[in-house]
Amino acid sequence: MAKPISIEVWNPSGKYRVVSTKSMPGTRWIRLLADNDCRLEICTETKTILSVDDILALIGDRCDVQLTEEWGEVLFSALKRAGGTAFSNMAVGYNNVDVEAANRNGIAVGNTPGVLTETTAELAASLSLAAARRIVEADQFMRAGLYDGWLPHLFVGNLLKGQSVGVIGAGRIGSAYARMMIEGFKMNLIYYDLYQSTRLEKFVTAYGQFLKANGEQPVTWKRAATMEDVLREADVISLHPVLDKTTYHLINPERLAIMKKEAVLVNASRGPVIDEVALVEHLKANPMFRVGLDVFEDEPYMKPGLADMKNAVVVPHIASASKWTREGMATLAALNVLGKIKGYPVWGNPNLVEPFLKEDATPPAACPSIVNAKQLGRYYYVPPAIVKALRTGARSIILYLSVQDHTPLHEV
Ligand SMILES: NC(=O)C1=CN([C@@H]2O[C@H](COP(=O)(O)OP(=O)(O)OC[C@H]3O[C@@H](n4cnc5c(N)ncnc54)[C@H](O)[C@@H]3O)[C@@H](O)[C@H]2O)C=CC1
Ligand SMILES: O=C(O)C(=O)CO
Repeated sequence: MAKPISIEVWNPSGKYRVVSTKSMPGTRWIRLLADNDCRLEICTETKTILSVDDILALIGDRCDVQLTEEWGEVLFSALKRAGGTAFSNMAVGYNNVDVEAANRNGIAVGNTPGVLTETTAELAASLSLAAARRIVEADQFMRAGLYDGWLPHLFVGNLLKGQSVGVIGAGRIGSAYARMMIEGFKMNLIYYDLYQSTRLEKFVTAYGQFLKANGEQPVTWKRAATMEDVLREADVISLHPVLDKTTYHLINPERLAIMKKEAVLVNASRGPVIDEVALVEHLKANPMFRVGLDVFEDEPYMKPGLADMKNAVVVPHIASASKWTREGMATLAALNVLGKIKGYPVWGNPNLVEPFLKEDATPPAACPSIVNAKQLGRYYYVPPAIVKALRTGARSIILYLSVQDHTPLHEV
């Protein structure tokens, strides 16, 4: 039997036992669970990453639902044995979750899209600027008392205006990042994604027309046929794909070799998207090549040598770390599991989650985002106004919801 884990308990007499492996920001998520007959147990262990045994001890022999951490067959089957039916990641990415194992055990898997997009894109933009303009190096130089007057060559970096920004993975975050770099710095876009991002293309076209009408050089966009085209052409490249078999070590020695010698590479997706050993070698050989990294291949560790590289800006996976986003993530994770306990349907559009976030309002009776809803045969929540419109034959509303926002077709 695993050793006991220290916990803090809310609403001890609650009917449903909900376990959170981490303390999450804000208090609304706690209130929402406690006010809905849940006994909430929050792990208060000081270690950052819990082991499988720690989590098994937390689940115990009766647990209705679980929030966050690395999950596979051992944990999902233990949760099922304890009577659990739902798990929610406090994250939009769920590469840490074996969804097949969850399906086998009939456990709903929640995630928290819709609140991270801008916050994560802003951090990617910050890393782009910090790397391009050598801000961390210059800050360290200043604090070390080395500054003794303005010099023409001191920390010369890259101008972004008019250069090209490359985005690999132009989904929610990649597109938001692209817009920031295009609108903010008037960069031209080249992107690679498995799917066309017409919304992003339309945005760049319209912004280009606006600039032209104002006598400025218009910005342009290009959808690249291959990832290599982006790597060869772009001055700043930001990686925003999901992590899966197709994107593991997407940046490898061969691909690093075709990038410009003075390019800036940013990664705020997942560490293993870059072969980090190869990256360290590339940084050593190309001092003008710079990177901004929020995520690492062996998180929380860095590959040997990376910490010594002056041409690398490194931060500890803080891309989603704004108060609004983190509190929103906690709320959505809690509502995913609460919705499953209550037998609610799944929200029709996981990208439009504002109704769940209104501080003083009762949230909709739905799970905000369950990634394996279809596999588990869950049905979708469709707002009453849309149901009414569908009944009167308005097919275009189905198309709007399913195509525009890449959500599954709604079952009404
Ligand atoms: N550093 C951090 O704190 C955060 C990291 N993330 C990471 O960012 C990822 C992306 O998040 P979203 O933009 O919300 O997801 P998304 O699903 O909207 O976008 C991902 C995009 O990657 C594309 N893609 C998939 N495979 C590809 C491939 N082989 N080549 C090129 N493109 C490919 C998809 O078509 C999609 O457009 C998450 O899965 C997560 O891992 C997300 C939030 C915060
Ligand atoms: O949401 C995610 O995927 C994260 O990485 C959280 O920061």
